[in-house]
Parts: sequence; C-alpha cells; structure tokens
Amino acid sequence: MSGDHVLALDAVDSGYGEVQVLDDCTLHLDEGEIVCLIGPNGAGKSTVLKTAFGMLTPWEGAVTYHDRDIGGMAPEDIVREGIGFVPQTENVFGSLTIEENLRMGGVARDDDLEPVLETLYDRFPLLEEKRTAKAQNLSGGQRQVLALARALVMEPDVLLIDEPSAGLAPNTADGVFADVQEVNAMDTAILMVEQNAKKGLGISDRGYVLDQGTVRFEDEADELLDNEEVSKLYLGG
Ligand SMILES: Nc1ncnc2c1ncn2[C@@H]1O[C@H](COP(=O)(O)OP(=O)(O)OP(=O)(O)O)[C@@H](O)[C@H]1O
Repeated sequence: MSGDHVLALDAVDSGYGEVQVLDDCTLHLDEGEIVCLIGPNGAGKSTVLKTAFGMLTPWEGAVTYHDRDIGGMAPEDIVREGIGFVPQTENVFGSLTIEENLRMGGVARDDDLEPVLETLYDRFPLLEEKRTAKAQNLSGGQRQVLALARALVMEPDVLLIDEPSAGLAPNTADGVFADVQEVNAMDTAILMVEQNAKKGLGISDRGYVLDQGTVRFEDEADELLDNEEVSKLYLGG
C-alpha cells in the first residue's frame, strides 16, 4: 500500500511468541480521519495497535508511517516520530499528580513543556483544576481524559486509542468520545479500537471489521452501521 496515508498496515502477520493473531491484515489511516476498528473479542484489534506502535514486530508485511517503514521500531522512537498510544488499562500513574502524569508524557521531548501544557489545560480545564491531585483520585472518565492528554504532550499527528469507553457508564463514555472528536479536530488522525461498535462508528469517518486477525469489512462508518450483514454478525442485530 502506498500513497499519502498517514499510517498503514500492509498484509501484516503478527502475534505473540508462536501464536499468530494478525493474518494478512491491511488497513490505513488518512490525515484528518477517525477510523474505528471493531470486531469480536480476540479478533486482534489491540494487536493491530500494538503492532503499529512497535510493541510487536510484524512477522510479514509492512507498517508504514507517512510511507516510511516503522515495523518493529522501538515504541520510544515511534513516539518521537509522531504516533501516540493510549492503552486500554493502566494508562495513567495513579500515585503521580495530574501535572506529573502530563510531564511523564513529555519525557521524550527536550524542549520546554510549558506551552504544550498550557494548551492542554486550556483544552481540558478539568485537568488544570486538578493539576495537583493524584491521578488515582480521578473518576474513570477523568482518567481517560488524562490518558488522552498525556499522549498529546508529544503533539502526535496520529493517536492510537484502545477502547476509550471501556468500563465507563454510557454518559461518561459519551463525554470521552466527545473529547476524542476534539482531539481529532486538533489535527490528529485517530485509529481507535472500540468494543461499543455503534458509538465508536458513530464518531468515526471509516471503520474496519476485524475477525480472526483479518479485515472482513471496510467502509465509511455510516455504511458499516447500515450494512445488514455487519449488523447481524457484529453489532448485535
Ligand atoms: N500478551 C499476549 N500473549 C499471548 N497471547 C495474547 C497476548 N495478548 C493477546 N493475546 C491473544 O491474541 C488474540 C487477540 O487479542 P487482542 O487483544 O488483539 O484481541 P481484541 O480484538 O483486542 O479483543 P478484546 O476485545 O478481547 O481485547 C487473543 O486470542 C488473545 O488471547
């Protein structure tokens, strides 16, 4: 795959030890997009993100960022390239303050963090209000906002987000999805895994249905939501 994709997986096989999870997986993310990856438990959605972020090295195929091969590059180097990752769990340091968490997000930067912190505090006033509080005292939704903001300290142009709504009450999840949209509006392309397929696709431009490590469907998000087969097989009717 080539062209002007920001991020692409091209015919990627990947997995853990000897266990293959991704099988000829091809997908891409373009500038400005939110793309949602849905599919059943164990389909390999998180594995896509881990392979894109260098936590796993592709066995076959290529991972490209602006057409440059980054397959298997160390995560710390990938972060410097401009890709951020918000894992599903344990994505903040509970015993550190909000501000310390944000500063941890910037350890790979060697310039002054103040301007970017100010921008993030403007964007997420909640974090400024609580900047001296320990992250463990935040609610689940607030933690997700902190995890997003922490990844944004590096000013990535791609953000990989694993299940932003996991474990959150519906209203709280809606707030986090709104924040994801806002992050996207700050010129960040987003590849998001989401268990809540309807809501995830609801804020996305395009989507992929992954099943057994392979892309089964890809389309505009609206089309996937309207697709009867996708609906029956993957969206619970
Ligand atoms: N660290 C690991 N070591 C070995 N196998 C793993 C590891 N992490 C995941 N797997 C296996 O890889 C397969 C795909 O997992 P993955 O987490 O990518 O799925 P997923 O689509 O994100 O599903 P879920 O919604 O359950 O998180 C599963 O069979 C899982 O058991």
